[in-house]
Amino acid sequence: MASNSVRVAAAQMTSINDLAANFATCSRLVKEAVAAGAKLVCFPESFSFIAAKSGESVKLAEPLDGPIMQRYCSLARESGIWLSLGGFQEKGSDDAHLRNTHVIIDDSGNIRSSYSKIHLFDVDVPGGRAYKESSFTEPGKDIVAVDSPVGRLGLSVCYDLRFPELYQQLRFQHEAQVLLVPSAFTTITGQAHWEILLRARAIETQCYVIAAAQAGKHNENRESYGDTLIIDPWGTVVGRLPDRISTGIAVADIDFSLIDSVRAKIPIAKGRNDNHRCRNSQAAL
Ligand SMILES: O=C(O)CNC(=O)[C@H](CS)NC(=O)CCC(=O)C(=O)O
Repeated sequence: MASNSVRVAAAQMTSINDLAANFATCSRLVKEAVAAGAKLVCFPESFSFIAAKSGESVKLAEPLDGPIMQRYCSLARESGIWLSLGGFQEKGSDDAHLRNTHVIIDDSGNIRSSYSKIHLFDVDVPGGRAYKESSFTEPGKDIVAVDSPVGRLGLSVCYDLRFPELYQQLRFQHEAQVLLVPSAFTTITGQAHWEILLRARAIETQCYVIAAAQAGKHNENRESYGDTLIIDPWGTVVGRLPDRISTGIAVADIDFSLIDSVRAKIPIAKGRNDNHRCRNSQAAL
């Protein structure tokens, strides 16, 4: 490992409607990540629970200082590793709604930051079923980035991936170096779009992208496209867990000098400013 780099892990799992079983899986994967030398391990959307029946998630939603998140804070502290927990069912402002919240916990077990999913999955999947996440979920309003030992993290969740302006803001306004995209993509849309969208976000922001994925069959009606990816700022896939591996971790090194050199050689931050000048000078003519 180069001196200017630090190791991260991304977990793939098949969460079910059993909090204890999912916590046991997460604990096991955290141990693997620690053994591999990772400073941060990223878990997918709905790591702690995936409902089998409608209404189950809202009923079990808790505030971030509730017992479910407390257990994960203890896990981080006892293991001495940072956690990215993508897509926790956080209690909303009324009993009918939750927030789909991505939580960052440091290696002392403190919640450092949280981001609630802005773009909700109200989609009629071609050849699949229809989803209406907004029927039980309140959208977030704030864009969130936070410093960590593996660089400045830009937070997002799953369907946010299809809205590139969020990632542009994370890079150019919030100075993110590593974009996190915890997900539970559908099999149909995942096969068609997942890797392409993730690599595009990495290339156009010159950030690392870490996308932990749910994989396989959660229950009778629900299946996810597992293909956990870690992508470098040049767009190269540097870590992967293919769909057929239901549970495990992918590991890669975040190389800060690569971020700097890609950004220096292809200066798109400067290009954006030049563009503005160009438009302004035309307007002045
Ligand atoms: O409801 C839960 O338990 C957790 N939430 C999800 O799984 C969400 C909303 S239903 N799924 C997505 O955003 C899939 C996006 C996707 O597949 C795409 O953009 O193509």
